[in-house]
Amino acid sequence: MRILLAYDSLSGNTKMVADLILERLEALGHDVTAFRVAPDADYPLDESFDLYMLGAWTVDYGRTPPDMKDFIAELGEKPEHVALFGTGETQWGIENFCGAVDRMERFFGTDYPTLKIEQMPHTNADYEAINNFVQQVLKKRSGSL
Ligand SMILES: Cc1cc2nc3c(=O)[nH]c(=O)nc-3n(C[C@H](O)[C@H](O)[C@H](O)COP(=O)(O)O)c2cc1C
Repeated sequence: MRILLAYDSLSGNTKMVADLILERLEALGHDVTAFRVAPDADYPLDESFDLYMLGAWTVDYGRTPPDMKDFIAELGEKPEHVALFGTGETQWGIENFCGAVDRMERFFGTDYPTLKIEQMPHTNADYEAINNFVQQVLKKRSGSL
């Protein structure tokens, strides 16, 4: 499957999750285009992908960071198959924890599984959650082929 994996990461936590997702997807033989979003980047969006996996940290009480918002605007039409993940901190309020994931989920109107990790992935539960997320997302995408 051709998969686009794009993520926004300020201090590296979300990048760590994205790297683990990438490792898993490639181990399963998928063709993944992965990158960190950035201002003024020239994104490889000429062709469409079978699946879009987008990840972001959360800023300003539950909001999506600006570079990810810009990237989403560059996608143009909303893709049909979008799975979202992110990192955040519960100290910003449980209702705001990984709010970007919730906001992007509402924006895309997707019912793919989501993944939320507190800060950087480091526990067995985190690694398990990441593997389960990848498995569940791929299963759902395969079911709709
Ligand atoms: C200014 C600022 C605002 C933040 N607001 C939230 C928030 O509302 N909700 C949340 O879950 N995390 C919030 N965080 C925490 C980050 O989202 C969290 O540390 C995340 O793991 C950072 O990811 P990164 O290392 O990929 O940049 C905030 C962090 C900063 C610096």
